[in-house]
Amino acid sequence: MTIELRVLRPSEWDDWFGKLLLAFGGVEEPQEERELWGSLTEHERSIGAWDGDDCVGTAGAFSFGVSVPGGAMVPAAGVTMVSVAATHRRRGVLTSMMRRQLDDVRRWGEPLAVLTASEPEIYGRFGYGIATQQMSAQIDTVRGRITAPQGADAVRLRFAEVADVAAECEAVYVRGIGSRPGMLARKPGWERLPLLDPPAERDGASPMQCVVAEREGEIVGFVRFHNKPEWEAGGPSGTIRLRHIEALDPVTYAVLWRFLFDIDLTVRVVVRNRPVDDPLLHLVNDVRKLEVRVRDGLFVRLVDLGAALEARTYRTPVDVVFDVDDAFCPWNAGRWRLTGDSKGASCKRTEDDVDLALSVRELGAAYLGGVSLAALAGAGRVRELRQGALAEASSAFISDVAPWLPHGF
Ligand SMILES: CC(=O)SCCNC(=O)CCNC(=O)[C@H](O)C(C)(C)COP(=O)(O)OP(=O)(O)OC[C@H]1O[C@@H](n2cnc3c(N)ncnc32)[C@H](O)[C@@H]1OP(=O)(O)O
Repeated sequence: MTIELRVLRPSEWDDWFGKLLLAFGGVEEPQEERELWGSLTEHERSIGAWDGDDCVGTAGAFSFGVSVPGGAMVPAAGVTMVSVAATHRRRGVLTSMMRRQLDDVRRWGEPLAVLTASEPEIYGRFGYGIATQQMSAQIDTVRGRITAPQGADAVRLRFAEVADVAAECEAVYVRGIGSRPGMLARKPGWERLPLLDPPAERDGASPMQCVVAEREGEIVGFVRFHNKPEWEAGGPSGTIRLRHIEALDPVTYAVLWRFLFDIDLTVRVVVRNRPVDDPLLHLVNDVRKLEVRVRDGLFVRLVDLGAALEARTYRTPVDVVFDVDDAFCPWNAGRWRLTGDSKGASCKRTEDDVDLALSVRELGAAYLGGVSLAALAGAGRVRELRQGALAEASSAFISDVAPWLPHGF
């Protein structure tokens, strides 16, 4: 079997995307969604694997900037739409696409590649580490309560048409990007993603509703949600499915959550993706009523290790020599001296004695400040060769704000 890898031609997109859907089970996407992905696909950064005339593999890469500790936006390839036909699996097609793609990303000069995984086990072998987590919750809003915060009277809530306030809501969202590692700067067009609301995916719930929070007539926060009314013998038991909540200040945030808790005829709020340090955890009267679960979010792969580690800042001063194992991208392998603090950093090749030994996967996991090197050492994935180096590096890498990816791609 000879499989040819080549850059996607725009005329091949329909077939290519169809094969991707087939690999995910063959369910057609709603037209609105398909069109959006079609317009967002960067053909020149996407590859197809071909067995003769048959497309048997797909892999794309969006152009993103990733927010990192210190607030910089680091250019990154957003790896996406990865699939191999069921007829061609476990013969190395994915491996060959990952090889080609990481070489491309290096050539494009992007220090990072990032992705979200269909299954977390797939990408570690290619040097990706789990760098962010996301929290889901199924909140009992009958027994759970939020008290009105001081200053709540200055915030006015009103229903608005989703489309009418889309630009103002996007502006509120964008203002938060630099302050939380893991969030993405994206090209124009992506603002349409959170507005997708295909009827086929509502499962008996309402079309997306939007409530905006205003201070002196200006939008400072919003929620978008679906309401799914249900009735049981004992009375109403509706569900609010929260899609988005954003606010520019803590009082507005609390007011919006309080609104969600208080919607008549509903007994729960379900939310799929919030940061693990969401203030909600501290706003409720009883944290157990949130029924929280945590799972993997954004995977990070350092493609240009030196440039990536220099692009972020460090919470406390650090001066350590890493010995890095990177079999898949050998240009990163070997010894690097990282020196840095909250103002900047340098990461250069060195022959000095090693302080910490680890693979590029651990550095990817720790990169956004959400996973501690000490915790990875606890799992045997980082080895300390100079006493004190682990504590020094671990506290330097950690971020005060948990890194988070608010949406898929
Ligand atoms: C960023 C994203 O787009 S995530 C979406 C990923 N796509 C999907 O989940 C769609 C359904 N699945 C598929 O299309 C395919 O099974 C893929 C893409 C996951 C794997 O493609 P393949 O061509 O079979 O992978 P390949 O043969 O290169 O396997 C490489 C290695 O990964 C392992 N591997 C592959 N898939 C998986 C998996 N789902 N879970 C665990 N290990 C896996 C293989 O066993 C192999 O291991 P080895 O190197 O120790 O032998």
